[in-house]
Amino acid sequence: MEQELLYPLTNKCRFDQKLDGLWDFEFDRESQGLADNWTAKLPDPIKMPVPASFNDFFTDKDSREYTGDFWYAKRVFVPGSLRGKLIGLRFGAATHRATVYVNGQEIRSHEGGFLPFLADITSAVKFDEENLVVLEMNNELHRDALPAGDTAVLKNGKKMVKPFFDFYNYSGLNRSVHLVATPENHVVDYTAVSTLGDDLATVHYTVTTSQSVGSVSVTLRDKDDQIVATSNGRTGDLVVQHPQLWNVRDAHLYTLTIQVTANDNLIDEYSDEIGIRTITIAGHQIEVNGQPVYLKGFGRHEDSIYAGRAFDLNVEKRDFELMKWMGANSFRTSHYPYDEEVYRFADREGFLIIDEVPAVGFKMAAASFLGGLDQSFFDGDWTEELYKKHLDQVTDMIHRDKNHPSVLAWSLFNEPDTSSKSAVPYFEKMFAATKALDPDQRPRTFTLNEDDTFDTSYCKQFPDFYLLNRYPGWYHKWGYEISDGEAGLREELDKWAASDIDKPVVFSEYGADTQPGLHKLPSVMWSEEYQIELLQMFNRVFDSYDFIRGEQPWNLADFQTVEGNMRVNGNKKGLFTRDRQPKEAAFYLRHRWLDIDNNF
Ligand SMILES: CCCN1C[C@@H](O)[C@H](O)[C@@H](C(=O)O)C1
Repeated sequence: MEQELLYPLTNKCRFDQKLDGLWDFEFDRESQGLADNWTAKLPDPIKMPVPASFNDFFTDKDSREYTGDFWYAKRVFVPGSLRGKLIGLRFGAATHRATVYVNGQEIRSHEGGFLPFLADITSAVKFDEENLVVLEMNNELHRDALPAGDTAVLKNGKKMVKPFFDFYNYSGLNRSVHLVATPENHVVDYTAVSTLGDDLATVHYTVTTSQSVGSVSVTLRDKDDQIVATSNGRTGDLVVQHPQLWNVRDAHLYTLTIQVTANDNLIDEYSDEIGIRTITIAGHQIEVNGQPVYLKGFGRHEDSIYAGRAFDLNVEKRDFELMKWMGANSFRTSHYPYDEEVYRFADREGFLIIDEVPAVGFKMAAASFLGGLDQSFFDGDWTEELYKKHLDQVTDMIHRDKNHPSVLAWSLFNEPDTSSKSAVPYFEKMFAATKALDPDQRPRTFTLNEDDTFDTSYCKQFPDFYLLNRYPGWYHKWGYEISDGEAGLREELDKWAASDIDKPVVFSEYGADTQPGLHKLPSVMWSEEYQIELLQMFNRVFDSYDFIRGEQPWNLADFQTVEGNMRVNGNKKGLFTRDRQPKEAAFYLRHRWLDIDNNF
């Protein structure tokens, strides 16, 4: 669990320099790098872009599919002007695990390929010199790690991942690395939680500093840089008269500035943009500022051509333009926390985010989908170690993202095996352990898979609202049989309707693989016509039940997966192609969504 996850910035007190660009890179096929002193020098490196997944740059399959240890290295100049400050390297994501060395000194390790971590290198750094930064990394999958999978050893001795999930195991330094410097006495963390009054709002804040000395003052400024509230102390209330509330697709942000002073000297300053809003679940309604919202959006992936799972500002900009064009207002960070810039986009654009940890593949049936076993996942002897990592990553996700107004809810699992009673103790522990992590107490949920229905799931008691992944028309009752698929879906939803459950239901996955340009009259599966017919079927169903409060088809765009006889160079369920051009269904769904008010 990380102590420091604040987003880096440069100001009078702080220094932040992105280390994007070409790093030295080398596969360590024999896992001998440490023994052979690679912490001092990579023997025969190539150049590798950062941020980027290494996989798709290569032209040979052994390199693209490489599984095991690999190393990065870069010489980093640290200016003498930073003397007296804490010097750190902040990694946006190192997938899936890394150990950091500076000038040959081991600094720290980190497990979890989708969340940031800070390496304090103060003790190892040389000022006004180049410093050798080296990372030893590994991208193997294991059942006791997130995301879940296996790593096989082929007869030729090469390793190969067997994901229990349907996205490619893109690996590397997928997000930016920052050289950062902060004062020894600095802001470590803050929280800001809003409550609304009659034409006023109260932002209750807390500030954590690395040292107890020094005074803290907090200022809130509006978009015109006018001070609207101030307060002193490491905890307090900022009372805002006539607040401009953050709303869905009508975002208003304020700048919160924290200053630490001692003897009238400014010691540290940290600023961030926050939104004043509340999130509540009221019966079967999801409410923002007490107003019902209807979620229109997507399951997504951080995925694009060339750099794999790397965060790419250009792709993110295009994706938001596409989602706004569609009339969308939300998305799920399927199936892992995304780069921090994504949440800042959503804060500015007024999108709601269901923030998901990579607790994906916790289901042997998913493995059997890719050749695994058929036992219940939570009966495995790996669950104790898995739980520790799972809780660690939920904790860091909430710690990192808790101050974003765009974050609506936390998804603690994607499609876990809840149709076995052995899941219940694990869920009881996880939901109890995470209840108090979010100062804003946002709803917590997880997605229910096809096999985890109203009748078969033993874990319906846990989520604050339900996310249903349902695939009639594709994985079963497909093609001309889709009418039976609709009937089966309605039968299940009739049971939800007849039950005493009064919580919102959001459809978080449904869709059809579609080859762009494939047309057939009448339709066949994989044709653009069929993708529309399938969406029309689901929309008929959604419009029949008032407790369905959101629709997020799978997926915004086509994305890369492992090879398989069910994948045509990746997953093609996108409403847009992988290079972000619309399929026919995008125009159909846009027409529907532009007619549905965000507060419907
Ligand atoms: C059947 C598993 C549910 N869902 C998970 C998602 O990650 C996959 O990409 C999607 C699909 O198979 O298209 C299905």
